[in-house]
Amino acid sequence: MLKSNILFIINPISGGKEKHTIPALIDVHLDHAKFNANFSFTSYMGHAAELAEEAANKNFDVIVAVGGDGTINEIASKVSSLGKILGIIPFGSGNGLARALHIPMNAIKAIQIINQLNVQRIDAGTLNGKYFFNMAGIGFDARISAAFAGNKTRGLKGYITLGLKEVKSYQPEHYELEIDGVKYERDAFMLSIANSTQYGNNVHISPKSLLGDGLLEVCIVKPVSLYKLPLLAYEMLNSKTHRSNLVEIISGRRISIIRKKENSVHIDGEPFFMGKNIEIAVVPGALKVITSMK
Ligand SMILES: Nc1ncnc2c1ncn2[C@@H]1O[C@H](COP(=O)(O)OP(=O)(O)OP(=O)(O)O)[C@@H](O)[C@H]1O
Repeated sequence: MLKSNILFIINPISGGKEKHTIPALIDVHLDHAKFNANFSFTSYMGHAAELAEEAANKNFDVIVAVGGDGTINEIASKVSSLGKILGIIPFGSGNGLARALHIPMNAIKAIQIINQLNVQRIDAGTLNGKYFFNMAGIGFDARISAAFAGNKTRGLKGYITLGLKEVKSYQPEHYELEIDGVKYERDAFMLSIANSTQYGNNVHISPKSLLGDGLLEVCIVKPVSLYKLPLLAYEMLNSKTHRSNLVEIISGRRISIIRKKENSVHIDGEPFFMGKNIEIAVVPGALKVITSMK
């Protein structure tokens, strides 16, 4: 059998977890009859994309993100356009896409999934031309992602501490939306554009989303008073938001959003500053990714 060349791109800061021993762990558990392995560590934001592009243009067939959704986004954006295969060893703070793909959070089990080389195609989305694979958002979640980027505490604890601090001062905004030709006007706490069901950490904003259905879900979280936030949190943690009075969910392929002022957006949890007009589209089957056999 011809071996596949596989590159593991390791983000040393993601999830706030130490990763020096990861190459040795992978060496022990990887199926060396199937793969020739190489390893790279990222040194700065954007480095994973550079390393992935270089590897895809050489003779690497599989490129594995060892990190969270931000690392996956950088690598998957290159891998999908260059027709290669993405693998994931989850080491992020939220690990939204890995959880949606049922990839185990345990590194050894995730390596065993890579050994099976079961490849599935999933959709991507684009937001003003940038790819996302898990979730993009505008409003409160974009505010959190911008604050989290400069935060020292990563992991779930980092998100919760920040969320509680920021929610007290956050004001809902007014949005004009067009989803597959139908116009809507809404005041919202946030607009989350879902390819998968969850942000990460099993916080499910869009329980009915499917990664390969050719659709995105626009999740409009209504302006919520502070005393209703525990209910919203309960509904998200128990996959009930599709039946909630606090969230409206509309599926679509092409989505335009106009907001009152330029501000942050997030793309797979990474913040970007953008203008008032946001154009979103689904790219069906854009990414080949290794998943667990299901
Ligand atoms: N050596 C480095 N030093 C600082 N930042 C880095 C380095 N390598 C990569 N990065 C950046 O780290 C950021 C966070 O990575 P990632 O999103 O994978 O982890 P996370 O935010 O902890 O997890 P999640 O997205 O699952 O919540 C990304 O924006 C990435 O570009």
